[in-house]
Amino acid sequence: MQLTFCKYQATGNDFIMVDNRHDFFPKNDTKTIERLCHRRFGIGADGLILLETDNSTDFRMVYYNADGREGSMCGNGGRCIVAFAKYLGIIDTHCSFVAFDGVHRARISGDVVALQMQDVSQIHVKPKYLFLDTGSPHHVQLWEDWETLDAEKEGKRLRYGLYGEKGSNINFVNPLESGHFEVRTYERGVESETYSCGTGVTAVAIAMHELGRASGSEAILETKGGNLRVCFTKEGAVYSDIWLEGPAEQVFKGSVS
Ligand SMILES: N[C@@H](CCC[C@H](N)C(=O)O)C(=O)O
Repeated sequence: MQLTFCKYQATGNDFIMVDNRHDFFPKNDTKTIERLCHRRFGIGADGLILLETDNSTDFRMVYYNADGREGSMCGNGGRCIVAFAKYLGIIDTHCSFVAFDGVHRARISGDVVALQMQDVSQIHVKPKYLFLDTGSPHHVQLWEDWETLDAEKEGKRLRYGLYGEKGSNINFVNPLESGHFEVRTYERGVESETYSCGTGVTAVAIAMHELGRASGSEAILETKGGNLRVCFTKEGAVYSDIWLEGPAEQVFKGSVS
């Protein structure tokens, strides 16, 4: 059986996209998903995303990390699946879909996708870092010596040393000016630094606002793969109306026999 795949990237975070509306994909086959994501023996990607039918929204998103195991919410992947849904003719310019952490709204204009993220109300502020969940768990830490940062080494150390087997994504932040930051992310389940992480930059934007480094209601996050914009409303202790915006593009369409 031939399976048709598309490959999308969103600021360098790349995903294999599968139209699984007929439910043919081997969802429980961890080894197959891991191999498809392998950058030498497979197509290569940070994750694999299934687009499936849903009774109450335009579609369902099922996300798998590169390790082949089902993951939590993927912000950049969420932006890519909206572009994929548009390509398949399922949606036009606006949509809603259900994912690991609930229903998301999104809009697409050209290759720019804006994705509404879930509200955030629990932010753990520690002496050297913050921890919050934006659909996936994120450690956010300001890093002084930016030029010598080994994000892979430091990220792995914290991911396993502080968060154990369950893990967390690890984000390092270099403030450029108020509301403008450089971000590097070590991603759980990819077990490597990725070019960007959507739930990660969302966590950074909120964490920096909590620290008073982003005075307005939006932030620009510079990642290895490009710039992302996060805007939000804060009322009391709750961050709501959170939107993650940036490019998402199809880079390949093919089949694997
Ligand atoms: N790159 C994703 C994050 C995907 C989930 C993460 N790897 C995890 O397991 O928590 C994003 O753009 O949010």
